[in-house]
Amino acid sequence: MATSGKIKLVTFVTGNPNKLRELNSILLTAGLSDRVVNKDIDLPELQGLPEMVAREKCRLAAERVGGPVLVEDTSLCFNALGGLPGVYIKWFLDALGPDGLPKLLAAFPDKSAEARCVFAYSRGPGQEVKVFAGVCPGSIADKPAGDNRFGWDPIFKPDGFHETFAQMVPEVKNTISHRAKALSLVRDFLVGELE
Ligand SMILES: O=P(O)(O)OP(=O)(O)OP(=O)(O)OC[C@H]1O[C@@H](n2cnc3c(O)ncnc32)[C@H](O)[C@@H]1O
Ligand SMILES: [Mg+2]
Repeated sequence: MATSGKIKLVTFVTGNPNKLRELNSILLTAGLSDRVVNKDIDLPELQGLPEMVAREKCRLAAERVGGPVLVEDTSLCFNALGGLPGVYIKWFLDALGPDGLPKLLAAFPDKSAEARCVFAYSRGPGQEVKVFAGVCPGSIADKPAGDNRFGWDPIFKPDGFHETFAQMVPEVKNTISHRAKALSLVRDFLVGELE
């Protein structure tokens, strides 16, 4: 376990292959993708504020991996619902599907929403946890549009675009997304952290 100096590799702990694909293509452009390896470990997720969820996931991941780890937690917040589903989006999506989520807003004129991504990094068990957050403002479409490959992408329209994330080519999503914004902070940090 590295406790001082520079580190060689970081393990990105996620069970979500779409997150991994996006991380790899975003970090590829920074020349860092070969320094991040993946481990699919099903970590228990404490629920609460997004930063706390990511911090706790990171603490557990560091214990399981025994070295430098990166994790992330993603929320989808509907402004008309005071920020819900937020960190609970995975369970809402599983229960309602992309078709059902817009129905939660049927009674509200305000369809605005925010996609939030919090990455958390630690050098190993018991080490400090650093967090890096990215937010993408947008709105919830009335019905899904685009390919159904990744979660709620078919219903989220980022501000300034007429398409949902699912209708965009990956290069566009990966430039403007919540994940891209958080990863640009992660990338700046990792440049100093990696040998
Ligand atoms: O193993 P982890 O990294 O926790 O992966 P996960 O799929 O459980 O992910 P989260 O706990 O962060 O839950 C977020 C939910 O939102 C979905 N999601 C995350 N990022 C997304 C994105 O950029 N576009 C669409 N859906 C996304 C994801 O599939 C989950 O259903
Ligand atoms: Mg999860």
